[in-house]
Amino acid sequence: MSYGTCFPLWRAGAPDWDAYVRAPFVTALADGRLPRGAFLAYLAQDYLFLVHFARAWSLAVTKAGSLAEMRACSATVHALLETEMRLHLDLCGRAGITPDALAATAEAPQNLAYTRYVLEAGYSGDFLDLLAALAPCVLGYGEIGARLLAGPHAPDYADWIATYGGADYQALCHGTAALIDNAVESRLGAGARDLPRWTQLQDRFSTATRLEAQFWTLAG
Ligand SMILES: Cc1ncc(CN)c(N)n1
Repeated sequence: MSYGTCFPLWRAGAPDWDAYVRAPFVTALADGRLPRGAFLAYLAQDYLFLVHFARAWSLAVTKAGSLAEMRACSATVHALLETEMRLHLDLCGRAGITPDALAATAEAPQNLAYTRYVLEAGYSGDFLDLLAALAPCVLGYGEIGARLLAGPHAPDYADWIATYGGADYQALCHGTAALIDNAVESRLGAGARDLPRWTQLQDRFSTATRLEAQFWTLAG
């Protein structure tokens, strides 16, 4: 699965990309060997993660340079709050975990490190810094979801796979890739990848990818 023009280049330049999208957690999720407890522990952490990611995309609304960029970022905030978090609430609710219990979960260090890194990229950097730090999250799960949905997978975690591999999430990925491509070209021009600024953006993307790979380890 490929999204846009910048993403495949950043992806190829990120040393931890395979460790992220082909983590043992992902393989176990696909073949159903992942213990239910580990999945629920991950979901609780991921719920907190999504709260911070919705904040980070909200920050992107304020850093955007045009109405079109603001609309694209606010659509992602809406998708996080109203669609993706609903998956977590539904799956945890079926296991007897209430929204209050989810909100009261103590954040794991991997979660703190990743979410605060992305927020800091937005606070200290510009719109491109923030997008480069946000991209591995959106597009990595799109890639994982599409691959697992297209291949053989056990029924145990089919809802999760269908959410990230499904049409709505895939459309979000293509929209995010277009947002990134247009934002890079309008600010840096067609020769963006030859500029020193490109290296800084690659660095943001690579660090966020490393933190994504570490995120899978928080559920034991
Ligand atoms: C840690 C993580 N990364 C990415 C996604 C997909 N939005 C997620 N739910 N959680």
